[in-house]
Amino acid sequence: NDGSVTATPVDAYDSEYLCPVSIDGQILALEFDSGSSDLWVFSTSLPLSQQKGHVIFDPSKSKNWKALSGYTWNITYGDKSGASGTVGTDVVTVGGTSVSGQAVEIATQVSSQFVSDTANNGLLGLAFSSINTVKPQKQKTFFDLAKPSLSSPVFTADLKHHAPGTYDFGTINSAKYTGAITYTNVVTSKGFWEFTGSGYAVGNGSFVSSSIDAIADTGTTLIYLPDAVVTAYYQQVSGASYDSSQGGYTFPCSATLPNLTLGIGSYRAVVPGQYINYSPRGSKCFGGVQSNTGIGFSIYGDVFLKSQFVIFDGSSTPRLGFASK
Ligand SMILES: O=C(CNCCc1c[nH]c2ccccc12)Nc1scc(-c2ccccc2)c1C(=O)NCc1ccccc1
Repeated sequence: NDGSVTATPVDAYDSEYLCPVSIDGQILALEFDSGSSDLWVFSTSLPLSQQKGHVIFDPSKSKNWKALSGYTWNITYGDKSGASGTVGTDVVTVGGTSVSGQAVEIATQVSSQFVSDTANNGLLGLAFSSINTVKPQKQKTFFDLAKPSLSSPVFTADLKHHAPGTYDFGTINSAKYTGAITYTNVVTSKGFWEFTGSGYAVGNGSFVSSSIDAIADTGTTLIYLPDAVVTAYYQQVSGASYDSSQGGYTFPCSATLPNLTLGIGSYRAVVPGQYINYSPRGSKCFGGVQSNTGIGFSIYGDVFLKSQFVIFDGSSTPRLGFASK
């Protein structure tokens, strides 16, 4: 039972995309996150102050809810945000794809970033189940549980700039991309959709071949790259500078931003310069390309992913596919 669901940008900056998910009939807007593997939701077990403004899942109203007694979860993301709580299973439906026995992680505590982000009622993890945080037994992701019932073991992301896009489960819709799909092998040892980029070019400059260890991460907004790439990029932006008070590169909002080409094998993925003007911050604008220092690898987040049609191929040898659109 293949499925398709709309992914709607939560704000004018495409800082995250939310999708309607049904948990036994209760519909919550969740962020689909290929950079983590927990499906967690705002719940009636949260303090009322943390529930405020959110759509709340109430397990007591679900006929198919089965509590997993003694099971807990606790996740912290790189930006120090996070959440924790208890676990049960329920029927989870995304578009036409329905899964029973899905571990639904009930939040009993969420960090302030999530409390204030009132459009976001939780995350649906789409990385590998090896990094699920449930104890004493890690749980499977929605994609892992859905796979056997899909026409093919894939999901695709067609995120868009300042417009709703789609996630599809089970099929690769050839109407959504142009040209050939370039596949690249994935390393799953860290639990991410991790691959090696082949280099970069700034604007119309020449392509620089270099291996870039990166993950395809729908749950991270921006692109985080090695300093060599980031400095080469902003050298082409007049008035750009690293602003430690803003925690990254900023530039005059009137600046014309060059495209950024990122190589994947012989494929050249072009991120339009305008996608790299992320948002106004102070009197300047904050860049959609930032340094990966402190992360340990590069992150190809939404700013990159929305320029491409992306196939997450969960077959026995997982791989990522990229195509223009
Ligand atoms: O965690 C995810 C995907 N889920 C994000 C869910 C989420 C985390 N705050 C959210 C806030 C709203 C909605 C979703 C989320 N990806 C990865 S892999 C490595 C790092 C990392 C490791 C060390 C240092 C930095 C990143 C991250 C990371 O923290 N990204 C988020 C971020 C990255 C940079 C800046 C801010 C956030």
